[in-house]
Amino acid sequence: MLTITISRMQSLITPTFLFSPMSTKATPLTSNLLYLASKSNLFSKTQNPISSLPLKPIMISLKPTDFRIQTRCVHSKSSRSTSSGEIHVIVGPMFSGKTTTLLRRVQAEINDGRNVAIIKSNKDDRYGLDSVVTHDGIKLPCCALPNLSSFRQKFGQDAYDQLDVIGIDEAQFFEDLYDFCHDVADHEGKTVIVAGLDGDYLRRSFGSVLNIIPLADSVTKLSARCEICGKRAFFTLRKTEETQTELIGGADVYMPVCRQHYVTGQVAVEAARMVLESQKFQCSSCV
Ligand SMILES: Nc1ncnc2c1ncn2[C@@H]1O[C@H](COP(=O)(O)OP(=O)(O)O)[C@@H](O)[C@H]1O
Ligand SMILES: Cc1cn([C@H]2C[C@H](O)[C@@H](COP(=O)(O)O)O2)c(=O)[nH]c1=O
Ligand SMILES: [Zn+2]
Repeated sequence: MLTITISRMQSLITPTFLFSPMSTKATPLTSNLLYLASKSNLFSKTQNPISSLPLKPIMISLKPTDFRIQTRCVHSKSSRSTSSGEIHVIVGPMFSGKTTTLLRRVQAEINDGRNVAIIKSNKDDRYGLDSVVTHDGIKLPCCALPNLSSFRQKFGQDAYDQLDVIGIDEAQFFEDLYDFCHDVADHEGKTVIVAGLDGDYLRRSFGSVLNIIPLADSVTKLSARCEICGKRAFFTLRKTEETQTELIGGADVYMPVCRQHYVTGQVAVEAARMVLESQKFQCSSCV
């Protein structure tokens, strides 16, 4: 059962069952990692909280290979640009563990001695702009940018040339995602690990995330837990009346839901939205 709350800019739906309470505790992995994790291995495998995180179920793995690339013995720009790059895509609804999976994979690359940088969209400023942070507070430093084409200059050409792996979070917000992944993997021999929403709150394709699937070595679709019934959740329900595609928010605005509760939830939200709309046209003395 869904409870409808009619209140502008407020959550329209209150879940009757919260599957997974959010921890408010931030767990920084390191204090001195700035964009580039060097081969000196800043993270100890034993100290890393990412490696002990529970894995979310993987629904689709088109190419179920280990994403880790073979160790390359040379790291010069020329060898990198002639070696084969890779693209790995992680999608799913909100709260499904996309960022957690991205950070875990990035950590594995660092442990293998590769140079890694993480980029996120500067549109998502929920946790500040200097870190990628999961819903349960795990974080790694990142570079927050308006677009991916500005990354090379912002990062510095020399440092960029040393990069083996680029992680991208909130990929749905990058309009130049396709061109960037294409260039970096095909022509620069780097590995790109992309995490983002495949669908928006109306289950429409979101940004360019689905466009890069034909370019990808692997695609992993994660599921969350439906906040209403606890079953696997593949969709993100927006609980508020806003209708723009891009609306930054967390559990205050969105909830992961199964198919059944997406459909009933949408009906409830739409009904609440219509009540709010009709109230807009009422004379203030009649209300
Ligand atoms: N409704 C929820 N509200 C807040 N946190 C949640 C909720 N459901 C799950 N979580 C937590 O969020 C974690 C996943 O966070 P994250 O990796 O940031 O997901 P994503 O990037 O897919 O949004 C889960 O492991 C769980 O601990
Ligand atoms: C469904 C949906 C989401 N967003 C926003 C909300 C958040 O800021 C991010 C997704 O973050 P997460 O790491 O996947 O939890 O995207 C949006 O703008 N529009 C939508 O329809
Ligand atoms: Zn459900």
